[in-house]
Amino acid sequence: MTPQHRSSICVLVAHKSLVIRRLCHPEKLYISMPWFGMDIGGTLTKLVYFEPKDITPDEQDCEAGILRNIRRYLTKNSAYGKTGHRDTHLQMDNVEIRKRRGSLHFIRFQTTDMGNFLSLAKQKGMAELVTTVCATGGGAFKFEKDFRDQVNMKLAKFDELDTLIKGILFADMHNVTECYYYENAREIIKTEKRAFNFSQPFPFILVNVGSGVSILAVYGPDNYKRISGTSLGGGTFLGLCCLLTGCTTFEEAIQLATKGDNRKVDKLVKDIYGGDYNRFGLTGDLVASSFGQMHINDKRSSVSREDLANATLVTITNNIGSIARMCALNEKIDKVVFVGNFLRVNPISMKLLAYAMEFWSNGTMKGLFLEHEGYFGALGCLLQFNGELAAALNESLDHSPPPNTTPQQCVAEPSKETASSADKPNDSTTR
Ligand SMILES: Nc1ncnc2c1ncn2[C@@H]1O[C@H](COP(=O)(O)OP(=O)(O)O)[C@@H](O)[C@H]1O
Ligand SMILES: CC(C)(COP(=O)(O)O)[C@@H](O)C(=O)NCCC(=O)O
Repeated sequence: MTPQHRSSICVLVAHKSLVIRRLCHPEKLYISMPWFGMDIGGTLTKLVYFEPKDITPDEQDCEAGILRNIRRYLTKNSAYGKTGHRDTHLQMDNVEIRKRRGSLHFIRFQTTDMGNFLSLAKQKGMAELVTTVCATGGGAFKFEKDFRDQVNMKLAKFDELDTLIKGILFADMHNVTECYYYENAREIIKTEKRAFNFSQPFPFILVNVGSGVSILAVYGPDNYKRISGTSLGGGTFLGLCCLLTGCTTFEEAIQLATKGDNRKVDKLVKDIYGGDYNRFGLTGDLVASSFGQMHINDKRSSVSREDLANATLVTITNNIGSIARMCALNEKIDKVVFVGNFLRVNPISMKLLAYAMEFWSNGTMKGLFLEHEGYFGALGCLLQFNGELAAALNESLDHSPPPNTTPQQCVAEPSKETASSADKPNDSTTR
C-alpha cells in the first residue's frame, strides 16, 4: 500500500463537536477507539474496555502506536498499578457493539487510587489520544475537575442508575448464563447455583449493593423508579469489619466471615424463648437481635475475629434482604435481582439473600444474581455513549469522502445534548 493510498483511505470526518474516524473502508464508519465506560463509585472504580478483534490489516496500518500500546497494556496484564485488577473470568468474547466485534474486559481499582490512575493514563499516552471519557457514578462529578486539570480529559457524564439497567439488559442478552438463582434456597448448606432464564425480565426489583444500597422497581428498559435505599451497605460491612477485626481488605473480611459463626455474637429467638416462637412462625435459630450477645462480658471475651466478621456480614445482608422483600411486596413484583460488588466472592450473602426471599415470601419471590455483579454501570456507560453517538452520527453522516485526507489520530467527542444526560434531573427517578 502506498502512502498516498493510505492517506486517501484514512480520513477524518468532523461534524459539530463530534470528531470521528473513517478507516480504510469509506462505507464503514468507526467511532475512534479506545472505547471505555467508567463507573467511579464510592469504593471501587470499574472500567469496561472494548477490545476490537476484527481489525483489518488496513486498519492496523492506520492505527496509532499509542492506541496499540494501550490495547496491549490492558489486555496482556491482569494487574495494574497498586490496586488495579482485570477480572479475566468475566471477559466477554465475540460481542458485537456498533458493528464491531471484539471482547469486553472488566477492570477495577480502588477509587482512592484515582490519582495513580490519572498518572498512569498520562504515562501511557492516553491523554494524547482521548479527550473525552464516558463516566458514571458519583465520582464522575467529584473527579471531573481532576480529569480536566491533570490529564486534560473531559468526562461525558451518564446517570448511574440509567447505565446500571442498560448494562444489565445487554449482559443478559449476550451471555446465556449471566443470570442465576439458588435451587432449594431454604436449605442453605445444600443449595446450588443454577442458570435462570431472564429473557422476560420485566418487571423486577433491582437491589444494587455498592458502598450504599439503591433499590429500584424496573418496569421496562427505560421505565424505572428508585423506590428505596439504605446507607447500610457494602461500605458498612467493610468499615465495621475493619474496626471489629483489624482486617484491612474486603477479601480478608470475607475470608474471616467464612470461618466464623454469627450465633456466638447474635441473640437468636431460642436464646430468648428457649425454642421456637411458634405463634408467628419464628423458629429458634432465627436471629432475634444482631450482635445481641455482645453486651455480656463472658460472651464478648469468647468470640473470635471470624465470628465478628460473620455476624457483621449476616447483619448487613439480612437487613438488605428485609428491605428488598418489603419493596417487592409493595410493588407486587416477584423477581428480586441483587447486584453490586458487595456480592463479589461472597456466596454467604447470596445464599442468605436467596433464602430470605424464599422463606419470608413463602416461596412466592425469587432472589436472582448476575455474573458481572458490579460492572453493569460501567458497561451501560460504554453502550449508552455509543448508542447516543450513533443516533447523532446517523443524522449527520455524509457518505462522500471529505476533502481533507490527512491521516490523524482523533477522538469521539459527544455533543453537549447527547452526552450530558446525567446533568439533567431524571423525572423517572423518584424516591
Ligand atoms: N476489592 C474490593 N475492595 C473494596 N471493596 C470491595 C472489594 N470487592 C468487593 N467490595 C465490596 O463492594 C463494595 C463496593 O461495591 P461497588 O458496587 O463497587 O460500589 P461503589 O460503586 O459504591 O464503589 C464495597 O463496599 C465492598 O463491600
Ligand atoms: C448514593 C448512592 C446512590 C451512591 O451509589 P454507590 O456508590 O454506593 O453505588 C448509594 O450509596 C445510595 O443509594 N445510598 C443509600 C442512600 C439512602 O437511600 O439512604
